[in-house]
Amino acid sequence: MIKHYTIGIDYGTESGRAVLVDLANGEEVAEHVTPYIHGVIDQHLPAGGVVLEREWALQHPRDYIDVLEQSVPAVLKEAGVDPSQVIGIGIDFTACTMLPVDEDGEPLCFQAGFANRPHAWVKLWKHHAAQDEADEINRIGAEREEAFLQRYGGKYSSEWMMAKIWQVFNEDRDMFDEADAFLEGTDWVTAQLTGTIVRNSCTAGYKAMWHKQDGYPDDAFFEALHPDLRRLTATKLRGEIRAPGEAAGSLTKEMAERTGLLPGIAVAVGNVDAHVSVPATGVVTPGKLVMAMGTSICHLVLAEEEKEVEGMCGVVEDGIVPGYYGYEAGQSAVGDIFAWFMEHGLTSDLVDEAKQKNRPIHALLEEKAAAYQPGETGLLALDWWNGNRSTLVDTNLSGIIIGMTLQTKSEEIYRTLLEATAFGTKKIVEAFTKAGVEVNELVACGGLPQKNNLLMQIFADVTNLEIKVAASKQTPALGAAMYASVAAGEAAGGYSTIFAAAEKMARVQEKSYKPNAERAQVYEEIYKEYSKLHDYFGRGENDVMKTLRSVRDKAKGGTVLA
Ligand SMILES: Nc1ncnc2c1ncn2[C@@H]1O[C@H](COP(=O)(O)OP(=O)(O)O)[C@@H](O)[C@H]1O
Ligand SMILES: O=C(CO)[C@H](O)[C@H](O)COP(=O)(O)O
Repeated sequence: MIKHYTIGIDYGTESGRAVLVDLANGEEVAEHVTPYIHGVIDQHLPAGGVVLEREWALQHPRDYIDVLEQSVPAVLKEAGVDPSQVIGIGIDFTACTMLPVDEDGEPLCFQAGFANRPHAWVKLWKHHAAQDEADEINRIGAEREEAFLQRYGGKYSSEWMMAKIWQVFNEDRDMFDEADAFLEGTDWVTAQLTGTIVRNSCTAGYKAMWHKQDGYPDDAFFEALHPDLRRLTATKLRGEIRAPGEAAGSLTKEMAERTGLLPGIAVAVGNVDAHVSVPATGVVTPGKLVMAMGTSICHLVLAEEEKEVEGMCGVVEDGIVPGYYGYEAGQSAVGDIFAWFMEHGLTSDLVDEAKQKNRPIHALLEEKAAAYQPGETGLLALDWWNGNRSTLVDTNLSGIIIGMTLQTKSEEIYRTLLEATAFGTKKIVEAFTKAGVEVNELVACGGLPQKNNLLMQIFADVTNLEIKVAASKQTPALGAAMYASVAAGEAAGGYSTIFAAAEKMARVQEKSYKPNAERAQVYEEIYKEYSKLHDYFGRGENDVMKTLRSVRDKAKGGTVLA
């Protein structure tokens, strides 16, 4: 019998990763990573010269094309399969990662005249410079009692589409006017494969205020933001919206030549890294919270009903798998906090010891931090190094460590940061369960579960929940490949539904992390203190974090918060 395969590509923050997957059993036959040459652009624009302000995070669309041209031929070659056996391709992306394009769908930053205009570039999900716009959206939305606000947990984030578009409008009106459309990165890359722009309901719903029954908010809402924004959704956000699992089109002849695939194969509708991971861990029913753990964490859970959950990122009908309401919440920095610590928090003796022992510093720190019992460091941190995405939805909050003494060691701080991220997740689990969205089990995927056992055990102890771990090392890419198999359909050798694909292609590891009752009890005590700090600094009782930020910006001559 002829074997059939699909290719899934996961567009992450630093790189794009392709996997070629056997549809019979989900085996990842080959994988290839293409790092983005330009990485995250947060200092100055690629052509040099223009220096970016704080909180900016851009990307170069050329890097996305490199992934197609390098990783697709590489997986085909490594697997040694005939291209005729590959029946579909699908991608997932970080989100909201968005860009302005011209009438031909070309990114504005590709035009020589606009290369020095920051607003012509791709704004990455963690671009946090649109907080003023988000605050205004929330104020006006609340005043007008807009229905979308409740679907975003009461607050729309500065990371999402409308805040980012409004920032372009406010700060570079020319670029706003030049833009024929604003697209999610996932839709732009998918359009490169098919030659036509099709939007996806996942990013439209979770990031751009779109609702399956009601569509976008009325023109009157956008008019209330600014009269010239009145027709925004009918103009720069126009376009057909299709659900995950549908085909966006088929592969063009040109892209077939550039990738080594056959023209005409199915191209799945674009998707989001975290959301596409859910069926790839085998989760297609309510009650299991999937954590996509990497630079950040996205938390996703399915439910039969639409509920209001404090500070969630969004709830979208059919947003994750058809037939369920998909809920998303998140922490804006997790692995990134540990990366910060590696860069700025290490003592020279630790660096020397790692060198001497020829061990990665993370591994050495993990070993040292694992020697402590919960509470033994005497430290507690708030995990807001990149603001708070859920449940407070405020990118102007910042991190804090309490309990430092002259005896505090690097590894104690490291352990405290791991614990803080687990407390952040516990807050999110609590918000879901309080609102009546059931969470009985955690399922982890992404890079972190493969990198740090201590982190995973701390998450289990802090949440007091068992954590299963996805078997795939490239869960989002596997999910994208699964959706590609559904877009290709049963007749072509794929699957008729994502449920059928999940049954055959997804699995979790045998090993799971079980909570330890004693440790969980100590963490319960510390969590009470975390919650006090969380409310004190996060709910307006003490706005010191915002005051300091304002003073800092004034001192640097940047934007001052109102
Ligand atoms: N041993 C480790 N322990 C904890 N965090 C780690 C370790 N090694 C790398 N990291 C963090 O993992 C993150 C990358 O996660 P990964 O899932 O691979 O990427 P992405 O989020 O871009 O998909 C980085 O933020 C990095 O700091
Ligand atoms: O918000 C998102 C999904 O809704 C982002 O895609 C996500 O936070 C980026 O994650 P990472 O870099 O950790 O893969």
